[in-house]
Amino acid sequence: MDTTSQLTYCRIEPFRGTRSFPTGLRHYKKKTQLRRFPSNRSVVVAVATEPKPADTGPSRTSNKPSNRVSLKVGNVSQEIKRVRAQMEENEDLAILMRGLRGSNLSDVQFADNSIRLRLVEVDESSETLPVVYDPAVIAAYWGKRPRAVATRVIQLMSVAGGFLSRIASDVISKKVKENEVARAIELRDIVTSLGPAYIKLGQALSIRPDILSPAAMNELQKLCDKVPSFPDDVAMSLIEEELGQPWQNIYSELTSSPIAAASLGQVYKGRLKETGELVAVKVQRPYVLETVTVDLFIIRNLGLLLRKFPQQVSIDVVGLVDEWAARFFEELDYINEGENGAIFAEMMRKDLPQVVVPKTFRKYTSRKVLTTGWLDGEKLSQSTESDVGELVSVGVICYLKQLLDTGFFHADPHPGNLIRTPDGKLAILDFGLVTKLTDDQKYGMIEAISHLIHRDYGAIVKDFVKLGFIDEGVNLEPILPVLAKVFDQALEGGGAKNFNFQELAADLAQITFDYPFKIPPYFALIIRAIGVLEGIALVGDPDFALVDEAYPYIAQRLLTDESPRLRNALRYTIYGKSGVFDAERFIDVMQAFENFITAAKSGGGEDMNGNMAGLGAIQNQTHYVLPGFPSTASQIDQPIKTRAALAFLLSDKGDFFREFLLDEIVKGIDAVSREQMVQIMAALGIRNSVPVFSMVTSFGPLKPAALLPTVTEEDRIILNNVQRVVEFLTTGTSNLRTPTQDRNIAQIIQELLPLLPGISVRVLPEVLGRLSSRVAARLIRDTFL
Ligand SMILES: Nc1ncnc2c1ncn2[C@@H]1O[C@H](COP(=O)(O)OP(=O)(O)OP(=O)(O)O)[C@@H](O)[C@H]1O
Repeated sequence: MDTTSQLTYCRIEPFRGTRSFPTGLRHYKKKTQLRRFPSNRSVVVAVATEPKPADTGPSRTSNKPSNRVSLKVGNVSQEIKRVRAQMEENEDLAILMRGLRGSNLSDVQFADNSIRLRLVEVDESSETLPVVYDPAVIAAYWGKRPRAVATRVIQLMSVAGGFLSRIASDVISKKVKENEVARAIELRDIVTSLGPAYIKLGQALSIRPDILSPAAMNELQKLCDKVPSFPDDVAMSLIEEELGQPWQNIYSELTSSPIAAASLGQVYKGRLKETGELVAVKVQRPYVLETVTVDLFIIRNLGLLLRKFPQQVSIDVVGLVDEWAARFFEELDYINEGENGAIFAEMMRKDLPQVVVPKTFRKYTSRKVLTTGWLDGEKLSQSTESDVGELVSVGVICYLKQLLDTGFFHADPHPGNLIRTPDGKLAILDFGLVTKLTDDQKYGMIEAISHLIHRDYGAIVKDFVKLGFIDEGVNLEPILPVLAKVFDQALEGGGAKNFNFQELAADLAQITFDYPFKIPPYFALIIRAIGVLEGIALVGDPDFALVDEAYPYIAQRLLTDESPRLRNALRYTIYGKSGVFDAERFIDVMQAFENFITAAKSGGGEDMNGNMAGLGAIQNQTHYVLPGFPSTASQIDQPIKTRAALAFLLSDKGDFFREFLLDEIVKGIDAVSREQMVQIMAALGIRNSVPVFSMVTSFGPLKPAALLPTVTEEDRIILNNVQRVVEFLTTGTSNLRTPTQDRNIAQIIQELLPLLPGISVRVLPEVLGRLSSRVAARLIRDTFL
């Protein structure tokens, strides 16, 4: 039989021993691959052929001796020449041969020094695998290939069998927790040996505090994603196949070997022929999709089986697999990754110019090849430059912005993806995984923070339902006291803005084991992102408190977002459940906002007490540009000496917040006028004297003892509030808990009004109106009723 004429497709597959080639793996067209298993003795080079005629029945691996060629490793080139001579017209075989000639051949140290080549046939009736995760299609695909599945199951069992039996014995002896770390270390080794897909799965598990303990997570986070590279020839062929022309037509230079090999792809450094720009060219490992779907199929079926034992196994494996796989499929699409990077760059460009993202060259990007601008730099975690702390702050703001503002979240924030560029910027790489947060999630988180500030745990539990931590319909009563305890602990020692996020996250994760409470995947990513940044920062600064960085940004969000939900959250932050103005909160928010502006400055913050022109200059220097913030002196009513907090109140953006203060000032002036009236009357010795209120005599007989408007406790609180806020705004006094007693309130307010032209214009008529009506009303009530 002349097999040569039948050859159309080819591929190289690892093979254990000398068993037959898995049937399911011979349907990949126009692909080549050379991989190895650690314990392999040989590989099979499988060359797919045209489909067999229909009457020959379902295709089977052809084991006919005539279809096999043995190659001696020591004599490969000669053997290849011979096979090539036989099949020189076959383009795919040429690709195969390039793969064979690559460096991998010497990597494959087979004890018997032999490679077997076998010709197999293509079953054209088989469906192709989906490009978007679809468990049903995958099940249908692999359901038709039971032998391939069985082969993989046997392999998985042989690698993982011991591990699973130890887990089972842990479950039986109730030592799951005790042995968790040891098992995690084992799992890490197994996962590494099983290849890229499992490494990714392990990475995904490593950020799930609701599934693993912190110690186990820690072990899995050490998962090395540096897997061996695949042959450069295969990569070059893939570039050609994906981009439709030889790489030499696109890149004037390309490194001969990859500069980085990661779990899913390997990266070459090159130069674009068209523009001369330096680029990074990421080429995907061949057959990742094919390899991983068989595993997904197996694990998912196992999960379906486990669902039948809910008492014994509480983890929803199917749910986890589906959630992870959907994202994994996204990550395999480099077009998507390139687009994500471009969107992210655009979002940061406006507000955070210190964050840089490699430019995507769409023209030279496909599902499996990604061309982006080359970024020089060193890992932020390894940098010894003095600005690392500052860049961590930029990173914190950047991630908070994603979380609470853009909702477009870089979901792979491991240390390798955060780079310090030589010009002191923070570069973020790898946008294969992006989580999109809904407005409900973004606003829900800010609302939860404002509830947290007031320790309103009843509201927080409801927030958790909205945020997906607790399912709708769950009885909240048993969870409430547990959450209250966790938050009380977290808030100990200095209030909401000092709580330790990581500890809180760990405590929340603990609750998941005992209550119907879960950590939603997006929140697991947030914990991970924050953990990475905190880890980097703590190396340089052991006193680093992440929340100190976060609170100013949150204050800024609260103050500047005009959506009704955030407006309500801001109102709640200042007034709480009781509806009483809380001067301390007001000052806290303003102070945090001022810290935000200061921290956002790329230089020092010395000019914060400077004039408005200085403030404009500050805005120009900052790496965070506040939308709507006055940026030049001319945009502000008058050039006055002021502070950032006050400047914000004067800006358009400060309108809403200004109203809170205005309200309090009105009440304050009202109280002052009455206090002054009391003082004046006391000084005149005319207390209880009729002439003072002669204008109301016509209302009837007087009750002299009740004539004077009393300064109530509430008035005193209002006066104190106004005094403290005004002090803060005008002097920046930080010792806010001890308001100055020796200053005359009226004097302070008089000083304040010219500083707030917007307020004075608006407030005076209102104040006057309210004063007269209130005083009159009280007089009438107290005197005549
Ligand atoms: N634009 C670039 N400029 C410079 N180096 C780059 C660039 N893109 C990627 N690299 C290098 O290649 C490495 C791997 O890239 P990347 O993280 O995108 O790959 P990956 O396959 O998605 O990896 P992971 O396993 O982390 O998901 C990076 O850590 C970095 O060292």
